[in-house]
Amino acid sequence: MTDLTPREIVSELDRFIIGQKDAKRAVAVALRNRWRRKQLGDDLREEVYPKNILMIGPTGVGKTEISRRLAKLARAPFIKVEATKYTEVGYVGRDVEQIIRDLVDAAQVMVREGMRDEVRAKAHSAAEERVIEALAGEGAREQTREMFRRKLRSGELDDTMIELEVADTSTPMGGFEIPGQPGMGGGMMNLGDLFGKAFGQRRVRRRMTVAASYDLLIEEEADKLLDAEMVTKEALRAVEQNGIVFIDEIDKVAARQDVRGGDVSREGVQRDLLPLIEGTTVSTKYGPVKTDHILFIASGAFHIAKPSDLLPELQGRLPIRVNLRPLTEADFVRILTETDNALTRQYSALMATEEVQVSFTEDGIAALAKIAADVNQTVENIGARRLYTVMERVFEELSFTAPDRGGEAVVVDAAFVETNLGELTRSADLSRYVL
Ligand SMILES: Nc1ncnc2c1ncn2[C@@H]1O[C@H](COP(=O)(O)OP(=O)(O)OP(=O)(O)O)[C@@H](O)[C@H]1O
Repeated sequence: MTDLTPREIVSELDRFIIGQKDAKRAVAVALRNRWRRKQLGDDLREEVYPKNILMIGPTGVGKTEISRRLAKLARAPFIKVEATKYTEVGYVGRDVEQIIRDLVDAAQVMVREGMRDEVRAKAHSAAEERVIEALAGEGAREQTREMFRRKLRSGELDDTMIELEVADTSTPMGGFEIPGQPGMGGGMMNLGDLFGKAFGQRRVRRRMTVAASYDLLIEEEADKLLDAEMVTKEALRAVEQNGIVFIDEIDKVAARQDVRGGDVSREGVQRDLLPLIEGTTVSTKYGPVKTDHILFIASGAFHIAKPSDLLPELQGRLPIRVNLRPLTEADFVRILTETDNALTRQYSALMATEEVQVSFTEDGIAALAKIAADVNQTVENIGARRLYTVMERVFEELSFTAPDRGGEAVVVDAAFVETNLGELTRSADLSRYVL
């Protein structure tokens, strides 16, 4: 949960998303409302429901990005689903409740990652205390302990041998890697640990250096703190209180009744989604989840269908409407240069790993933005996504040859862009396939 003000939230979003002020403000207020709700007394708090949002705008203009960044900022569990998925052939009451189950899974990963960092610091100090006890002896005076603590932190005692009682991890099966868990005892977890836990841990005394004891102890201490049950409980709480569900292409299931060939299953999808948004209890393998306070952000282009074509109940549940505007050539220039994760920054950093120094001139950026905007106009408007294909193409040659060009400096100016892209952009047929 974040206590950032709406203004601060918008300014954080500004680091990654250009323009779209209204949408940023709407999500910032939605997030702040959660914080406000938490300040309320118990009885009133239960009465306050989130004001869900309907984002209206063409593809690739930042709808998902704003929502995803918001979730990250709030450390909120987040999931994106396509409403149309539920109209596909084979949809026989496809379980929209699965959305909530998937959200719980996402929350588990998020919570565990967060806890691991927290736990690491705590585990470190718990490990330190155990080493000090081994050095100073049980029941040593605080002064003595403090002296050892100082020496320990300065590394003076690294080679000192100590004897510690640790979990017996000797097992014929050895250890196995847990991917994505570096830094916790070198990413190794011993099967003995698992079985030891289940069957009552055997303890053994072992001699080792202070330096070597650390990894072992931190692993033991972290294990104690990272309790699976606690992770699950926290994940369920995070989903209920902070979860964000992003439903894309809601306009595609909003066909009007009188439209010929309008698919009946579309209204079905809206009917299925309704209880989730209105608040229901979904059972998951970890326990029941109440959806009442989950924030729903629905989005769509609404080129043909209009928000008023949605079921009235659904319209009522998506009271905040924001329009996102199509991106212009000027926006592309800013997207290429101003955001923290700007593609120009990414490509420069990638090439730097090959010792090739890439820089962009103003006219180079202008040329890239113009090409993206032109192709969007002539072929199909896919918004900022066009920048990805344009950049990939302009760098194709350099990406391939970079390992042989270490030490070179490459300037991406208008001429460079013309050399690598000029031909393509002059033919709508070609750019349809390549850009
Ligand atoms: N206004 C913007 N500023 C910076 N980057 C943007 C902006 N709009 C889109 N992008 C980038 O373009 C890509 C696609 O954007 P996004 O996923 O938000 O599209 P969308 O509007 O949700 O479209 P769709 O409804 O088709 O999913 C993302 O990588 C995003 O970073």
